[in-house]
Amino acid sequence: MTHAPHGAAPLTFLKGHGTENDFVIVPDPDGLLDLSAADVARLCDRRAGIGGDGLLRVVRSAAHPEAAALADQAEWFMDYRNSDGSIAEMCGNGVRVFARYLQCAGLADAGDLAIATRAGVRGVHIAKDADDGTPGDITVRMGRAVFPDGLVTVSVGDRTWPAVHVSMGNPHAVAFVASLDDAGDLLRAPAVVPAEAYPAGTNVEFVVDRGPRHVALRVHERGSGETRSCGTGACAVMVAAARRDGHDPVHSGHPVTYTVDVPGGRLVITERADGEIEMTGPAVILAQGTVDPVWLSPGIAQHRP
Ligand SMILES: N[C@@H](CCC[C@H](N)C(=O)O)C(=O)O
Repeated sequence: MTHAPHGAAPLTFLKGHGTENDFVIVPDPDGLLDLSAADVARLCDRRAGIGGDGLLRVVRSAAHPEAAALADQAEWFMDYRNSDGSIAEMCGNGVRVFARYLQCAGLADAGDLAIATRAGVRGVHIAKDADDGTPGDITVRMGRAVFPDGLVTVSVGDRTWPAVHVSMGNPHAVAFVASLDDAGDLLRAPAVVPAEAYPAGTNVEFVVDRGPRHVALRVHERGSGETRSCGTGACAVMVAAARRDGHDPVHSGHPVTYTVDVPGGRLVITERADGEIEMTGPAVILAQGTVDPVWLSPGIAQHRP
């Protein structure tokens, strides 16, 4: 039964994941919701809430102050939040799940579309469903990787590894290790030195080789803890592995493709000769429902129509 104080409407949500990086999806086309960090953390709580590694608010770009300038390039803006309520610039798995939501809601068709994010506009391609109805994979043009200057190290317990500093719009520290078990339980964020390299914190990836142009990772995400996948992290790992292996498509003129296994599945990532990184993987919407407004902060209810 739904209680509705002050006539507040229940909050509609959906649940989805991409390689088991899972999200609470909140459609808010006209940008009417005031979602505080505490609201997001409550919705993402796995025991007292819906549960998710993050939250995707679906807002028309024209209705969001951070995206209004992009409205002529992308109708929809992905307002991404980590599960602790913090804001991040970009979420690679989130973009695929966001696109799948638009498709399921009849707001986009299979084929090409553009989605605005805090890291800029991302081109997306939704492949057609297979004959047996399996949803087609989704490819996202993730932009170019940036390698900020300076050496960084990552430590877990008394072990320390050199790491590659990569920006995919959001920050990453990529450490090549002998075994994914070396990362320990990842309950706490690994120590990264120097801290000044990442003034807003960082995501940390631990990587092992599986074969030629095939790696596997575990990740500790800033603001979410260990997750079963991280799309931007997989791209950061791919470019770090490619450089280590002597591949630089911008210089050679030859694209290179890596398979990146994550605990929740597999992503295929290509760095093109123009430096653009393309990530392909699955995206699933699995449930929808409403949240009792009694449980929401007054801030959400107040801003609803
Ligand atoms: N899971 C995401 C990354 C989400 C943001 C990250 N935690 C950050 O704070 O930068 C992905 O798939 O890229």
